Amino acid sequence: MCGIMGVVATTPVNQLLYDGLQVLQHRGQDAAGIATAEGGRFHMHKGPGLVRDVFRTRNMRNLIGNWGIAHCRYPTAGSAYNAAEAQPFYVNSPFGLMLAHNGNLTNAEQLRQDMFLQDLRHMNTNSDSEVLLNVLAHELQAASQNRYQVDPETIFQAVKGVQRRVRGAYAVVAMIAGYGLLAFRDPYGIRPLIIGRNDTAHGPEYLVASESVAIDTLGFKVLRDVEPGEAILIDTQGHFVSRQCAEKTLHAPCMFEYVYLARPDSLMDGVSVYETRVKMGEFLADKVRHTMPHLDIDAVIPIPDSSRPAAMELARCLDIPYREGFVKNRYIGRTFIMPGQASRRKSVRQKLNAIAQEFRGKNVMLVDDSIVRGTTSREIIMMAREAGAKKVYFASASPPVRHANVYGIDMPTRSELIAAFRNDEEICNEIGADGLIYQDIDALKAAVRELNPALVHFETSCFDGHYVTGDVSNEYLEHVEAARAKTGRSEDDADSAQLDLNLVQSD
Ligand SMILES: O=P(O)(O)OC[C@H]1O[C@H](OP(=O)(O)OP(=O)(O)O)[C@H](O)[C@@H]1O
Ligand SMILES: NC(=O)CC[C@H](N)C(=O)O
Ligand SMILES: [Mg+2]
Repeated sequence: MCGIMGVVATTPVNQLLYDGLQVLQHRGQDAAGIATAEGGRFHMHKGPGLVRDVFRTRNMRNLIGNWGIAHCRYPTAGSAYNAAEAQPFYVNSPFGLMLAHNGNLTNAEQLRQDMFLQDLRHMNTNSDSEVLLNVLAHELQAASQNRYQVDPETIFQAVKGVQRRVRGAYAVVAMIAGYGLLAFRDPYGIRPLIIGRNDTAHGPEYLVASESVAIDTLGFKVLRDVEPGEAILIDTQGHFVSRQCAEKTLHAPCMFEYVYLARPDSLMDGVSVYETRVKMGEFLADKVRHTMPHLDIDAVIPIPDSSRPAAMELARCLDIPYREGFVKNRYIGRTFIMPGQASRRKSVRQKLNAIAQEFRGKNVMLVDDSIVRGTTSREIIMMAREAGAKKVYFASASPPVRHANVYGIDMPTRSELIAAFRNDEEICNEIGADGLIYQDIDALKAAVRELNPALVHFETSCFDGHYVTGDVSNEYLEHVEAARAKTGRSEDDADSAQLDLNLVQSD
């Protein structure tokens, strides 16, 4: 996943985009970029690192104009530390286009070939987002039939072309020079995208972002989610138009957004992410009650940050004290979205430290939102024991993660996933717990659906192996695994790149 944002305002947007990126930082810690426009010129600055490290005052000064887009990256395609893959991406023709993408295309390789052989387009990175931009450029070129002025009809036509050709997950913000902001979402609405509006004395301003938290904090009002398959256009004068561009849609938002990716204070598909996590806690408590009735637990302890709402509710429903047993170092980022297993493992220890008094002589139930590679759970259980816990039970607010994710979460190889080839008992042994309990998939779906019954389908492939877009075969998954092994984006490479980056940053 990544964080994306686009804005058309009545005053300069550089600070607004920077502040918004800070709020979306949890969606991507690898690279960041901002592009703005004024008087037919684009201005851009992007690079590897956290938002606060990428932008200096001198960069901000150059980002002039009242409209722009921004991106923070958590890579899924291409390589982790290639600065060239930071977004937004730019092509000069037709009109001049900038694009930022959240998601992952499942037919990027085919498209890359088509682009080269049929459309004679060169791509300079391994990023699927660059492919997506070039498809958009090609379709816009075709729809505009060499007219030098672009209008909404032509743009919608181009997005329809993109929807026809591109497979996978994509939430997109793009700038079209001479027109304004374009935003669209894939026909399944896998990755989130929401619109906000701010009425000023000089007219309305619009903001499109991955999560509503950006809209709230920047003083806009949430208007609505961008519909799956829908494209919206806001010209530089603030005129808003929208159109359904997909032939067929099936709303199936990514379940992992509710479980872990999104901030709890965000609203997605009309549902509070926080409330879904509380519900997950309630349903997990039901399962604990039924499957482990004789458990003797002194305290329920969350693994900060994401599991807190679920752990709190689980404790309340089981009538067991909820205690904070780990303190989080607020200066360490999210470990799951860090590339490289060694840096993730080290970061867990740097990030979380046990409060010994909360563990000494006690039976504890640790709660996390998910167990993916098992890095966090393994380390945390060891820490609880080192702190003197008698028994350590582990509960996961989501089911075992057994399958690769191909829609924008970096879980492409099954060999990395602790649950891929193990049953619950083996996983329990592997993480060193005295007991392990997982949420059921139906309970997880119910946790979100109870809050919005209109949400019938979900993208839950990492839990159940069902890929909503219908084009993900076993051959494709094996191909992705093999490509990952071959491109050398190995865990070790990512680790050393992380070190290099840190050295550069601390210079
Ligand atoms: O099994 P693993 O591979 O370790 O992945 C799962 C863990 O990673 C995430 O935490 P993270 O530290 O990324 O973020 P958080 O502070 O938002 O919980 C998630 O909340 C789990 O704790
Ligand atoms: N996680 C994402 O959404 C990443 C977007 C894009 N696939 C990239 O690798 O940069
Ligand atoms: Mg966590």
